[in-house]
Formats: sequence, structure tokens, C-alpha cells
Amino acid sequence: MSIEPPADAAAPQRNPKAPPPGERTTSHYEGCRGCGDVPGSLRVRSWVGDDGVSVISRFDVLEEHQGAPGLLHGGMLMTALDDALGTAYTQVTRSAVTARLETDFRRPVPVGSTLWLRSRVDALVGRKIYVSGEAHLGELDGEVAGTARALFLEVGVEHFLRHGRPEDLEALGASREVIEAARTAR
Ligand SMILES: CCCCCCCC/C=C\CCCCCCCC(=O)SCCNC(=O)CCNC(=O)[C@H](O)C(C)(C)COP(=O)(O)OP(=O)(O)OC[C@H]1O[C@@H](n2cnc3c(N)ncnc32)[C@H](O)[C@@H]1OP(=O)(O)O
Repeated sequence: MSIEPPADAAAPQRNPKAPPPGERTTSHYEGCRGCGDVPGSLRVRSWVGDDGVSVISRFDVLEEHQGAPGLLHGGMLMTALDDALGTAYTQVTRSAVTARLETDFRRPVPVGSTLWLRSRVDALVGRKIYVSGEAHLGELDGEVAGTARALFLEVGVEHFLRHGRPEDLEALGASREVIEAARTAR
């Protein structure tokens, strides 16, 4: 399925409630293995870009992220890109999940390096959010190690209530009655 935004799609507008340029973005979920502060997380950190719409993210590549000897696992790079692109859309719209993520792996990434990612929303069409980004080696204008394009689909809170585990959602403040009602809803 294509994830090319329609040529006449409206340019995304910045959400006035989003943090200002330069400010650190908050993790969308503390338990996230991309950006949460939990064991096993890649600990991707993000900041709002100078234009107030793009997002800059940092990923420090460690031993535990290897795929081949001394080199970053491709799936880990995809996780970092998914998270960075997901953070970019939260600057302009409500919650959404990744429907499709396309990644090009352009350069091997050595353990011990830092990746700087830049991501932005390209278009919003109904529930569809088209996002793209690049991962640069060492600095923001460093060599491009990977590029990604993604389609996120906006979902309501009922998506997480219906498909998620009750104990995780209760920890976020949802009552058991609300969770059960959402799980049994058609
Ligand atoms: C008290 C509770 C509080 C909870 C708070 C939670 C806060 C969280 C907030 C924010 C999260 C940010 C997270 C960012 C970072 C991490 C991102 C991830 O890892 S997400 C996990 C991985 N992704 C999934 O698990 C999706 C699994 N898939 C689905 O659930 C469905 O497939 C879904 C929702 C994506 C779409 O299902 P449909 O039934 O809603 O929609 P349909 O009808 O299938 O598609 C709508 C349109 O989109 C196109 N479409 C769908 N999938 C496509 C694809 N793969 N490629 C191209 N087009 C696609 C279709 O062709 C259709 O297009 P036409 O309207 O006909 O033009």
C-alpha cells in the first residue's frame, strides 16, 4: 500500500499547545522501549526543532544495540526512527499508531556513535498522518545513516483501552469499568 501523501494535502499546522522550539518533548508513554526511562529502552530523547514543527532526537548507540559485530542492529534503528517520527506527529495532532514504516539503511552505524534524527509531519489527510525523517551520524548535519517514511493513523483512547492490558491502563489512571466497557464494545 502506498504512503505517498496526496499532492494537494494541506500543510500541517503547529498545535498551539505543543512545547516551544528547543524544549524537550515528554515521552508519550513511560513504559515505551523507544523513549521511556525503563530497562531495555533505547532512551531516545527528543526536542522541538527551531521551526517549532520538526523534532530533533538523540540516540546513543550502545553494546546492547548490536546486530552485527560492533554495528547497530537495523531493527533498533527502525525503533528509534518510529519513536522519533511518532514524537514529530504529537507536535501537530492527537494520538496515532504506526500503520506503515519504510526505512532505508544507508550507512553502517558503529557502537559508541550518536545518531541525531530530524523528523517532520509532511501532511495530514483525515486520520492519516504522513511523517518522514533521517538519522545522521555524529551530528545533525552528519552523514545520513538511515531515512524513513511512515504512515500513522489517528486512533482514539479506546484503541488502547480495547487492545491493551488492563493493569497498564489502570496505572495510567483509567478505571476498570471504563476499560471493560471499551473491551466489550463492538
Ligand atoms: C487511559 C488510556 C490512555 C492511553 C494513552 C496512550 C498514549 C499513546 C499516545 C501516542 C502513541 C505514540 C506512539 C509513537 C511511537 C510508537 C509507535 C508504535 O509503535 S504504534 C504500534 C505499532 N502499530 C500498531 O500496533 C498498529 C496496528 N494496526 C492497527 O491497529 C490498525 O491497522 C490501524 C489502527 C493502523 C488501522 O486500522 P483501522 O481499522 O482504524 O483503519 P483502516 O480502515 O484499516 O485504514 C484506514 C485507512 O488507512 C489506510 N491504511 C491502513 N493501513 C495502511 C498501511 N499499512 N499502508 C497504507 N495505507 C494504510 C487504509 O487503506 C485506509 O485508507 P482509505 O481510508 O481507504 O483511503
